[in-house]
Amino acid sequence: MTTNSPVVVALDFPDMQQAIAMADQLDPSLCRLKVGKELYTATGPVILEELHKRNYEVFLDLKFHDIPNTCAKAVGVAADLGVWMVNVHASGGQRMMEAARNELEKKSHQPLLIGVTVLTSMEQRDLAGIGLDVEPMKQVERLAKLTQSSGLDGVVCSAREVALIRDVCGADFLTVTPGIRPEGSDIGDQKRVMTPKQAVEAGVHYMVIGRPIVANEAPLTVLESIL
Ligand SMILES: O=C(O)c1cc(=O)[nH]c(=O)n1[C@@H]1O[C@H](COP(=O)(O)O)[C@@H](O)[C@H]1O
Repeated sequence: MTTNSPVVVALDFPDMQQAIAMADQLDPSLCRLKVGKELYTATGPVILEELHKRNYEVFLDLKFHDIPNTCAKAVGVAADLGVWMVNVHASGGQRMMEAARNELEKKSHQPLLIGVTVLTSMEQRDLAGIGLDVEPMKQVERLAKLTQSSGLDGVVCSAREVALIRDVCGADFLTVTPGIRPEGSDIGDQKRVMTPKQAVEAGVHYMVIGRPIVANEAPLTVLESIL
């Protein structure tokens, strides 16, 4: 099922049973689902089959970051699994991203290919810790340009950087933003956050939201109130 909802719910669970229980409480006409490292490591590709059977479009968030050949082949396998979106770390560089793009060109089903810029859990001092003496905004801009020139469809960034990316890369270049926190909800390990309303006003294409929805006793109600 294709939905025009901007919300992608992060199914961050340690096993199939909990993930499916959550999917069954949500609605594929109101959101897409994201399968990340925790769940995929626990279940392997069978979780994708189960979610596709339930009519969900799935963002496979494994953030590939490797030598060009390895990264490209992994992205190719993700395409064969029928996912809607897949991502790589933009800091893997242009040759890695171009190899991934080229691999997808060979596929009959081509997921959206997205580059992760600077994780929303990072702030300036975290970048300094890995030797990058630069503000997050500047690093996101640099990696967004590199991602676009490598032929990818868009970037993962925080909603705070979306206005800038629209200026620099154009409004059609997709922005996928985690670090979304409804007013009053716990920020947890995220650093560069915005509310859903601020994110929409900034022009975000897709908002990734995990704990504020999946850790709530009434996930569908929270999703509906966000929408
Ligand atoms: O690629 C991602 O989805 C991602 C990138 C990023 O920079 N920050 C980030 O939080 N994420 C993912 O987005 C989700 C956010 O979940 P919550 O913080 O629970 O809303 C998690 O599954 C993260 O793995």
